[in-house]
Amino acid sequence: MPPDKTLLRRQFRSVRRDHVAALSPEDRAAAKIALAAIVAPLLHPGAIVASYAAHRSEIDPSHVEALAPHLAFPRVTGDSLGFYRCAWPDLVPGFAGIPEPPSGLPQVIPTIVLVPLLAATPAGLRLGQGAGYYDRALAALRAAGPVLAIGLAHEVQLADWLPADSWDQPLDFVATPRRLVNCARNR
Ligand SMILES: Nc1nc2c(c(=O)[nH]1)N(C=O)[C@@H](CNc1ccc(C(=O)N[C@@H](CCC(=O)O)C(=O)O)cc1)CN2
Ligand SMILES: Nc1ncnc2c1ncn2[C@@H]1O[C@H](COP(=O)(O)OP(=O)(O)OP(=O)(O)O)[C@@H](O)[C@H]1O
Repeated sequence: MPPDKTLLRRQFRSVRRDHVAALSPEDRAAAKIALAAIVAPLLHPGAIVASYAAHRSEIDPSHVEALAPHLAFPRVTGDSLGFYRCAWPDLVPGFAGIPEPPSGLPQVIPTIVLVPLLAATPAGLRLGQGAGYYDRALAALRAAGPVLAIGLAHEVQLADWLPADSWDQPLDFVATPRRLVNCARNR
């Protein structure tokens, strides 16, 4: 039987944690800068870019944010994820302790979503935290208009295979500090 998502989450959490723990502070800084250089060609002047506050050993998108003309962050409300125009100093601790926009800020519809993940395949299948927040958010955004979903990952989070569920929303690109994978080309 193929491994289920719960087992894979456990494995990729541990692989990601060990990978990051083995990086020197210089390697970590270089990875953030390299990631921004890889993502830069996908950012266009009018883009509203949804980023995230890196949780545990997720790759840090802060250097990508510096290139974004308009920035938004996710906020959990019940079962859904909304995106709000907000800057780092204004984020407050939210769901699972992750910094998020405070209530009362303008909700925006991002045209580019930087997506945190545990693992992703070159075809854009993604394994997340398992609560379905990004799957539901991307489904709603795609129903409303064009949006580019870019999964951000350490190289060790690229998986050859992941189980697919009917509700999984594919990533358009997966970016690591070393490569940009155009997922549509691998489907
Ligand atoms: N940085 C970041 N922000 C994000 C997400 C994310 O994955 N990463 N989300 C994506 O949905 C939303 C928050 N959803 C989350 C859902 C579950 C857990 C969670 O259960 N975390 C536990 C691990 C539990 C376990 O070990 O099974 C933890 O980190 O302790 C965290 C965030 C919105 N913001
Ligand atoms: N569009 C949707 N509508 C309703 N429920 C959904 C939708 N997308 C996902 N879900 C629900 O979310 C739950 C978690 O899905 P899954 O295990 O694929 O999460 P994940 O993609 O790893 O996590 P996440 O998206 O939070 O990072 C599933 O039980 C599924 O029923």
